[in-house]
Amino acid sequence: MRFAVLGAGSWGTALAIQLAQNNPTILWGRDPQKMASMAAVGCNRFYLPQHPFPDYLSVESDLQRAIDASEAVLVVCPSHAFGDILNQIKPLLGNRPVAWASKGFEPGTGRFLHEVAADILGKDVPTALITGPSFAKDVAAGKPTLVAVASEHPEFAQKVASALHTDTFRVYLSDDIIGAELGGAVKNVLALATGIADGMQLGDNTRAALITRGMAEMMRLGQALGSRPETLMGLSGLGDLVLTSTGDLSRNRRMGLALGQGKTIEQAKQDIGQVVEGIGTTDEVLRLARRHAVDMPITEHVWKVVHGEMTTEQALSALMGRDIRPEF
Ligand SMILES: NC(=O)C1=CN([C@@H]2O[C@H](COP(=O)(O)OP(=O)(O)OC[C@H]3O[C@@H](n4cnc5c(N)ncnc54)[C@H](OP(=O)(O)O)[C@@H]3O)[C@@H](O)[C@H]2O)C=CC1
Ligand SMILES: O=C(CO)COP(=O)(O)O
Repeated sequence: MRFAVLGAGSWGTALAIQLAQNNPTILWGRDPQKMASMAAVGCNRFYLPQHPFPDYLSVESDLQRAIDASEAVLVVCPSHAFGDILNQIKPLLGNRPVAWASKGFEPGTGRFLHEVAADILGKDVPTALITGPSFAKDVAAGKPTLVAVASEHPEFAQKVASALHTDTFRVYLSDDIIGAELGGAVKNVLALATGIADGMQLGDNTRAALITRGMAEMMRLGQALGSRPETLMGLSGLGDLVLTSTGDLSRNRRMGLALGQGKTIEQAKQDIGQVVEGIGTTDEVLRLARRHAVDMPITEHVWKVVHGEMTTEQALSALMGRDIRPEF
């Protein structure tokens, strides 16, 4: 299946490089100058400079042309732009199916991206999402990676999986869309938490505690929202949580490290220079937790730090000062 990948940041580029190993692939980006420069030098020098484009990868800045030349669309923009992009492509799609690999929620509403997609595209368009522990740089470098494709449309899910599958990239299938999206979003908030702790040099015990109790928060919210526990224990949840809480390629972890070292969010954003989904996702996870009366103390304290209501030291002492209670 021939994909148009919409979003020429690090993840869109890495997925386009991956797809182009099996099929001709088009990488669309919104900035014509950047796309022309990528075409001229044969790599994405802005986001993944070390990884040359394979022969079957072409770049495009005209949305209509990118979609016309494809059989399916893969959206890989930051979650805050997801609704906008779907509105733009809706009249251009024809009967093409749509996948996405963005992680997060619609800002301001706490709606999952699959809810946004169903609302904008309608229920008849086959959709699927790609998630799991997958740093763009490692995928582009061909390091062995396993992801999950979640969909209610088994035929399309199988086609997405086959289009991506190579001897270094393996895809598992799932029909638990809520679990897959929830895991990929909540882990970004928890990567901020573990990053903050590591930035404060709190040590390995603290990091392990945050991952484990963070996982408990994710499972509680998942139960309230109707996801399956095994999805959250799988690649989409625990897998991605371990990756981003411990791997220094994670932008969310790096943001946390900076906050733990006393830098401001603005300073850290500038240093990182790429999307840090966890900052906005913290608002939406907390919104969902409150709506469903789910206790998420780590998330709540990350929110307080991000919004300047507590210092990192105050958040630590509030979390450590909670009453004795059963573990489960
Ligand atoms: N990087 C990774 O390893 C992974 C990322 N993801 C997820 O993928 C999504 C994209 O992240 P990633 O590629 O890493 O982000 P980057 O920061 O690397 O790139 C963001 C890209 O999105 C583009 N963009 C920003 N706003 C808009 C908009 N309004 N309309 C169209 N394009 C827009 C930017 O364009 P411009 O350059 O013109 O500003 C840029 O090409 C996120 O949800 C992230 O969580 C998931 C798994 C792995
Ligand atoms: O989602 C990711 C890897 O699976 C990327 O994580 P960051 O957005 O924290 O870099």
